[in-house]
Amino acid sequence: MIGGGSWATAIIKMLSDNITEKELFWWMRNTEAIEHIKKYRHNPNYLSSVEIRIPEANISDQIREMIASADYVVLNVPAAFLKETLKELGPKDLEGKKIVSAIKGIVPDENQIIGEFLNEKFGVPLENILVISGPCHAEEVALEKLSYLTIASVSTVHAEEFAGMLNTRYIRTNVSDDIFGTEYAAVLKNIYAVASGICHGVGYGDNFQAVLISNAIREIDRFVNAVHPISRDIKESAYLGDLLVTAYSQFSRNRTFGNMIGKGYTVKSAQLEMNMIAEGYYAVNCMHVINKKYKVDMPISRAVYAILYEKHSPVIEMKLLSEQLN
Ligand SMILES: NC(=O)C1=CN([C@@H]2O[C@H](COP(=O)(O)OP(=O)(O)OC[C@H]3O[C@@H](n4cnc5c(N)ncnc54)[C@H](OP(=O)(O)O)[C@@H]3O)[C@@H](O)[C@H]2O)C=CC1
Ligand SMILES: O=C(CO)COP(=O)(O)O
Repeated sequence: MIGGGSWATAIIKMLSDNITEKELFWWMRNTEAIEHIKKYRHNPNYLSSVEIRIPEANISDQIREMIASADYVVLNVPAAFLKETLKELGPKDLEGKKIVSAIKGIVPDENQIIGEFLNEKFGVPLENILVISGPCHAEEVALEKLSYLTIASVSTVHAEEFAGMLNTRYIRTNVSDDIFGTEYAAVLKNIYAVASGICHGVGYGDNFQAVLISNAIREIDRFVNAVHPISRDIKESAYLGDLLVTAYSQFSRNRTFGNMIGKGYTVKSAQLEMNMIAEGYYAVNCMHVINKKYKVDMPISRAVYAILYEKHSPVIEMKLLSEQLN
């Protein structure tokens, strides 16, 4: 597991509670947190109620050492920090390994989803790339609330093998071969959750929220079909389900961030107050660039971009947006 945040801690819990035999190795950058986990068996900063049952020697800030004997490498840092995290690694380090992206974001500057980035920059073959998606907040995993995940890969064998390592009393899994669609949908729903938070912050109610989200799923559908036109049901939980949970849940980082923006916080002060990362903030900038190629009609994404990057007023931008929705 590469990453020490909430989602990494939640997936470590699933993998530990699952009964398939396996050995876990965990890399994180924060050496104080590593010492704390070794001593007290809990991550001090994220999901601190979760008990960690990994041998001390298998938790380290030495990334090459941690991945050396792994068959599956789960990337689980916010996309904005992925390049920095992998900086000392090259294609040889990942050769022959299955790389699982638990990240719901786009690599800044490269403007690539994680699968494309791994394939292009590290030469990881598509059949060795997996994506964890679906509506699932780390906080609910810690509480063992029933949750469903979708494991996507062009290799059904790999997807099923990895899914088999996550299933527990509270986790159900299904597999998909739509790696591009699930990744893009997971990125986009973060932008719409930011929009949902902004609307709430400026004073719109549940009625408007429902219209916003019905338009958001159509935006996702249009975009993923433009990028990767295959037959898919956008109402499945990896697409619509993830949009709904992120747009409505009290646990959503993206919605919380948007809500603060709607209430008048600056981007900096909202980020400082959160201590967690809202991927939608970075993603909307990358999507703005990516969509110059595809030219998909995305009024909600455009409005969020205007508010966050062009400093437009949330009140005025949402008013203008409301006139385009139906
Ligand atoms: N949380 C959730 O419920 C879910 C999250 N995801 C996805 O998982 C991925 C990881 O997010 P999540 O676990 O939620 O993150 P959190 O918001 O819980 O934690 C933030 C993480 O980012 C790291 N970080 C912060 N600043 C920097 C920096 N400047 N350089 C390097 N690392 C930094 C933190 O490391 P440190 O502690 O050392 O500061 C920490 O690991 C994201 O793509 C997210 O969309 C997907 C599904 C569910
Ligand atoms: O992807 C998620 C839930 O499926 C997490 O969303 P947030 O980052 O907004 O909390």
